[in-house]
Amino acid sequence: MKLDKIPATVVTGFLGSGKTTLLAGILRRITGKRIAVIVNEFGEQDIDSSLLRGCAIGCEGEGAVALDDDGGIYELANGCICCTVEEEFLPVMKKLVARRDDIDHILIETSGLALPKPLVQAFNWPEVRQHCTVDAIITVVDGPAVAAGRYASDVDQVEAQRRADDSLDHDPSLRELLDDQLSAADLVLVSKSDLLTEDERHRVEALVADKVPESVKTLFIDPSLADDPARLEALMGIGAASEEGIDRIDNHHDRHHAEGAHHDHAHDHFDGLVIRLGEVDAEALETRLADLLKAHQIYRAKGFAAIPGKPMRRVIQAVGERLDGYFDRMWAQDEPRHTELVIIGRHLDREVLQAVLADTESATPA
Ligand SMILES: Nc1nc2c(ncn2[C@@H]2O[C@H](COP(=O)(O)OP(=O)(O)OP(=O)(O)O)[C@@H](O)[C@H]2O)c(=O)[nH]1
Repeated sequence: MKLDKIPATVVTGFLGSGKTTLLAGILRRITGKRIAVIVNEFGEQDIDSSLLRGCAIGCEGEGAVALDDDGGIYELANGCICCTVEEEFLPVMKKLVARRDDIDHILIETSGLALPKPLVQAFNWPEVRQHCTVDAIITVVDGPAVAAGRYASDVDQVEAQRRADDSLDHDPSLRELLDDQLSAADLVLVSKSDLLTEDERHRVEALVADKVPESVKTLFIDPSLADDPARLEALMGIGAASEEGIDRIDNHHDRHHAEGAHHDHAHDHFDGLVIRLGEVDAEALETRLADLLKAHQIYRAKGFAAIPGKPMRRVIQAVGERLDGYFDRMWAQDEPRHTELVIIGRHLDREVLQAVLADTESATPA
């Protein structure tokens, strides 16, 4: 019988900042720990848990010990976790509490558009508090996006940028969301530092320092973290008991309500849709998608493609206008070979996106 509380690490941060990459590194490299994972996606289709499932149960010789056949991964894909705590998160936590003797650690990835506070508050509910504690809230910040002006706090600068371009980054509800995610942090990880110049790195450091107290450490990370078990392990033993300091976390949404103003969550301003296709020409798909990223207000696209004659599935990842593709695993024998892309952005026209991407389907039906 376990006497200590199970530590839970909450990983938050904006769309595409690198949360799943961090979780995948932990699941691959931390040996011997039985880790339960809760993944929350904005859209109806959960791509992240599919990527993570491969890490939890597909690694040979090392990696976290799978809790059960599906790797102990729980998907919460019915909207941002901040609005579904009671219906979605709590029942999963109750299940995990019932299995507490089999679990060493819980990892929770919030959707990129979720406010972290309601989730952390749930750790103060008696049935959770008795057995679990929040080891740390880790806020992942996209270094290049911050360097490009996402956290601009100077009002004139923001207004000038808004006039100059109508990009998503200058949406006030989005800035509030980013501030709320940072105010929750026990640790800030600035991701993609491999893509930052020295000068950008200093700028990002100063901007983050402006938003978090001195006691909150900021670390710059890059893809090498995923291969460094010692550093990954250190992220899982912070001991912050964040639920006890819940009042320090900002939640602009609550504040606006208290002031009697109507105010939506940032995720109310975003559309999420899923495009499903058969087998596609990889090059054509990536070229068309790159064009769509430029022409539409798409913030994030991710998913898998089935390529004729290729035994492996191709992962497609896009953040802003940056697009990556790589093969991650073999298609299972009984698995339908199909292509599935989640697209998140604003004012998205499903018919247009579907038509453009459907044009890349290969002539032979999948
Ligand atoms: N160059 C570089 N790319 C990175 C790094 N971390 C993540 N990425 C890439 O950024 C993209 C998004 O990473 P994810 O880990 O899926 O981001 P996320 O925060 O889980 O995304 P959402 O769940 O959609 O909000 C992927 O293409 C990653 O390979 C990094 O340190 N350096």
